[in-house]
Formats: sequence, C-alpha cells, structure tokens
Amino acid sequence: MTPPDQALRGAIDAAALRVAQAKANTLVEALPWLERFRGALVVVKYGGNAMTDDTLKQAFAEDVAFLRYAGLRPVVVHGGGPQIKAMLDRLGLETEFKAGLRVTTPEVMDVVRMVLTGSVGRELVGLLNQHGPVAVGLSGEDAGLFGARRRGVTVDGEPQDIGLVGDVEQVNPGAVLDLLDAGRIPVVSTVAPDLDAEGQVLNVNADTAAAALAAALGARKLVVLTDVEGIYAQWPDRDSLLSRLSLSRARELLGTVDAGMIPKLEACIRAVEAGVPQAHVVDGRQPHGILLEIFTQEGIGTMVSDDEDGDDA
Ligand SMILES: Nc1ncnc2c1ncn2[C@@H]1O[C@H](COP(=O)(O)OP(=O)(O)O)[C@@H](O)[C@H]1O
Ligand SMILES: CC(=O)N[C@@H](CCC(=O)OP(=O)(O)O)C(=O)O
Repeated sequence: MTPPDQALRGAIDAAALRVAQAKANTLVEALPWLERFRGALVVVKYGGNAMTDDTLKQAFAEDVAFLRYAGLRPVVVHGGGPQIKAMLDRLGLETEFKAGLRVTTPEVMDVVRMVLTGSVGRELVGLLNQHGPVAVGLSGEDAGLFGARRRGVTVDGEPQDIGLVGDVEQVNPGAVLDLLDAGRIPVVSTVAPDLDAEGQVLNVNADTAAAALAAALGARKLVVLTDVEGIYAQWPDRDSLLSRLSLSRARELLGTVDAGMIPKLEACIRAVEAGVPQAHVVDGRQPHGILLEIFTQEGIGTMVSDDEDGDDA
C-alpha cells in the first residue's frame, strides 16, 4: 500500500503538471503568431496616463522584452505629458493645450527636453534593461533621427501659434536600424531639431512622431497605448468601442474625436497611409495589452487598416 505522504506528493505532482501543461498550451497557442511575426519590426508608442503606474510600467517592460526575445524587433517611442506637467508645476510654470498640443515657450521647451530625454527615457531604458542589456535611449536629436518644422493649430477656424511645437518632416532612421541590427531595443524620445533654425529644438507630440518613425522604418505594426479601451465611435458612449476601422472611416471619425484622441487617430491614419499594414490603439491600463494584441486571434483595442471592408462601424 502507498504510504500517505507519498500519495499526497503524487496528488501535488499531478496538480503541478496540469498547471505546467496549461502554460505549455498557452505557449503553443502563440506559435502561429510567433511564426507570423518573426523578425517583424513593431513600433510601440508608450505614454501619457498609461505610464504613471509602477505595476503597469513593469508589465510594459516585460512585454517589450518578450517581443525582443520572441524574435520581433520592437522600437519604443515614448511620451511623458503627465511627467512634463509635474515638473512644470514644481517649477511654477503654467502651460495650456490647444487642439491637443502643448503651447511651448522657450522656457517650457527646456523642461520638455529635460523630462523626456533626461528622465522618462532613462527610466524606460532602466526598466527594459532589467531583462538584459538590450535597451538604448536616443532622442530625435541623435544622429539626425528627426527633422521637424514648426506648426500651428486651428481653433474654431482661427489659426493659432503654439510656439516651439513641430511636426516631423524628415526621418533618418539609420541610428535606429543600427541598434536593431545589433539586437537592441531603441527607446526614442520625441524632441526634434528645427529644420529652419540651427540649434533650435522643437516639442513634437509623441503619437505623431511614432507614426513618422513607423512609416520611415516600414514597420509591420504601430501600436499606440492609451488610457481607454480603444477608439469609440461616439465618445463617451462605452457601447460604441470600435474594433476595426478602415482608412476612410478613420478619416471621417477625425472630425468627431476630441483632444487627446486626435493625435492618436491622426498617427494611425498617417502610418497606414504610408504603408504600415496595421495601426492599433490599445488600452495601456490593461496589463500585457501589447501581448494580447500581437499574440491572440481576437487582439484588443481598435485596429486601423487600409482594408475598406474592415469596418465594424
Ligand atoms: N472617440 C474617442 N475614443 C476614445 N477616447 C477619446 C475619444 N475622443 C476623446 N477621447 C479621449 O482621449 C483620451 C486619450 O487621450 P490622452 O488622454 O491624450 O491619452 P494619453 O494620455 O494616453 O496620451 C481618452 O482618455 C478620452 O478621454
Ligand atoms: C506638442 C506636445 O504636446 N508635446 C507633448 C510631448 C509629450 C507627449 O506627447 O506625451 P504623451 O504621449 O504622454 O501625451 C507634450 O508636451 O506633452
């Protein structure tokens, strides 16, 4: 007869095996996606409010490291609006947003550069490098990565000056490609030299910079993380979440989305127009949202593609 302690060990071993088998099944379910995306270049835009929680930051770093070790080539472009605001508050400087973009004086520009490149980028590099010496930070100023031109906005039909804010007009992706070829994860902050004023740098919205970079790199996907489930047809009606959007429907929707979603939707449209097959707006509050998007049939969030039959709106 089996002694009681051995019978117990048998039961525990069987339970542990079942758990291990479930894990193996999960890994095997990801196999078709691993095959499909092996070597694929994916630009992930991380920022805003999805970047303020420590647990979510760790999960983000795990996801990006996972992509790298699974054989994809992730590139991170980060924002840092809340972190810039916190530093401006500490310094007693006020700023306002017009059409989703920060009005940027020379004083504010110094803070934006210091926070994005000197603090937020450094922190992300540190988190990623907990998984191996893979991440390298750079800004749009490094190796001529970005060239930008000043832009204004239109509010209620009136053109308005917003100071040292630019749009990326030139991308020289050599430095990013060198890092990818060396097996690194580039982490890009979106401060960019002004093409019209030597020595001047401009504040570039991170969503639009991510789109420009994804286009220049010929990325397979652009994934924009945010603080809602995706793009809603009738914001804030929570029943109107869109899972797929064609380019033409996305362009129509631009007229109806508000503030923060404008640069994200614009970014998806620009990337897809420039040949990126799929651009996604994904909930960054959902731990491991990037993996859910890339490695599951259902995906999450909203996908913009040039498939005109691909609407669910
Ligand atoms: N149609 C829409 N679908 C989803 N969100 C929308 C829409 N229109 C406006 N929004 C707003 O856009 C916000 C996301 O933009 P923002 O706060 O700038 O994001 P982040 O901080 O992630 O960069 C959402 O929290 C929501 O309040
Ligand atoms: C011109 C402009 O608005 N630039 C942004 C750059 C950072 C950013 O885009 O950060 P999020 O992705 O976190 O919003 C800013 O100053 O806040």
